[in-house]
Amino acid sequence: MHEPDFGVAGQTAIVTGASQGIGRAIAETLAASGANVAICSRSIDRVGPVAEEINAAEDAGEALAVECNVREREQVQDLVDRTVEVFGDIDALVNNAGGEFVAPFEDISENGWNSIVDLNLNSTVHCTQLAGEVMREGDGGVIVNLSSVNGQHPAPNESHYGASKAAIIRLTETLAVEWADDGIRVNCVAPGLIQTPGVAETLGIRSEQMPDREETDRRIGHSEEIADIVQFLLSPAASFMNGETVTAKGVPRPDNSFDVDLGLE
Ligand SMILES: CCC/C=C/C(=O)SCCNC(=O)CCNC(=O)[C@H](O)C(C)(C)COP(=O)([O-])OP(=O)([O-])OC[C@H]1O[C@@H](n2cnc3c(N)ncnc32)[C@H](O)[C@@H]1OP(=O)([O-])[O-]
Ligand SMILES: NC(=O)C1=CN([C@@H]2O[C@H](COP(=O)(O)OP(=O)(O)OC[C@H]3O[C@@H](n4cnc5c(N)ncnc54)[C@H](OP(=O)(O)O)[C@@H]3O)[C@@H](O)[C@H]2O)C=CC1
Repeated sequence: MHEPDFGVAGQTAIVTGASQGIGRAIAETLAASGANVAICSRSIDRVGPVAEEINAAEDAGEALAVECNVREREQVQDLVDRTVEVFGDIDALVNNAGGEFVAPFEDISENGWNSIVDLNLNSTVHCTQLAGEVMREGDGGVIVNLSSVNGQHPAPNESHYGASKAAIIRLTETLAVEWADDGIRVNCVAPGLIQTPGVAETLGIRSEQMPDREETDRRIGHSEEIADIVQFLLSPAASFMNGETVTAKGVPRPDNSFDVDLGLE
């Protein structure tokens, strides 16, 4: 009888932007399943405690926290080098760090546009090229990129974010073809709205407003629901998936409203 293998035990995974939100949930989920995780954020004071929590857990993989602004290529090189130094190899990369501000297209300055493209798209390029070099010289690996439903469908006031997240989908598809012979799978996750500290900050959604995960539809999602999909894509169970984008958005209302009051006009 065939038993599916959703495991990641023994893998070494880099997860960017793991001090909070989706990235933190991904790091905790992978570590709880026995993976070693190298996690980063712009502040060791924010990402360090996440690693401490993982390292204090029994039967979990180990965590290495690194202060790294993924917009800075030399800092990404340091993240990659330290990961190899501590864990010996890199099997998986999760390009999670990202963000946005909400503004009409005509009000976005050149610097504002560049900051979002840099944070979402160029940082993914830095991490993928530098960690990918280790994977390609070794036994291959698996890469998961975080796009967004806003990279698949238009959302007003998110032109910079949507363009950068759409580009991530095409980058995923292209690398899946280019690096297939190197034994590297590259896939993407496109979440709908997920309650995270970042979303609370930008949209004002508080965690106490959140419906339970058990409620099936017409709600905002939880970070763990994205982490579960990332683990699947990293696992042997997804061995025949390459270049795909998995959308996770529950069942939206026809008018795109949610079961919580977002406090938006
Ligand atoms: C369905 C999915 C929805 C959710 C998706 C998510 O991703 S949730 C994740 C949620 N989490 C997050 O989004 C994370 C929170 N945000 C951040 O990480 C950062 O603030 C940043 C990446 C937005 C900018 O980083 P930085 O270090 O480059 O910042 P900087 O201060 O140097 O500004 C650079 C330029 O941007 C301009 N500008 C900035 N804000 C606004 C604005 N509101 N309006 C107009 N413009 C704005 C600013 O004026 C400047 O241009 P200027 O004046 O020189 O021409
Ligand atoms: N939440 C949502 O509704 C959705 C989110 N997404 C995507 O999922 C990803 C995570 O989002 P979410 O968890 O909501 O975001 P949060 O803002 O809650 O968390 C972002 C994380 O990224 C880190 N980070 C931000 N900038 C950098 C940087 N330059 N270098 C390194 N780390 C950085 C932050 O750490 P620190 O501040 O300590 O540096 C933090 O750990 C993003 O790519 C986002 O676009 C996609 C669709 C929907």
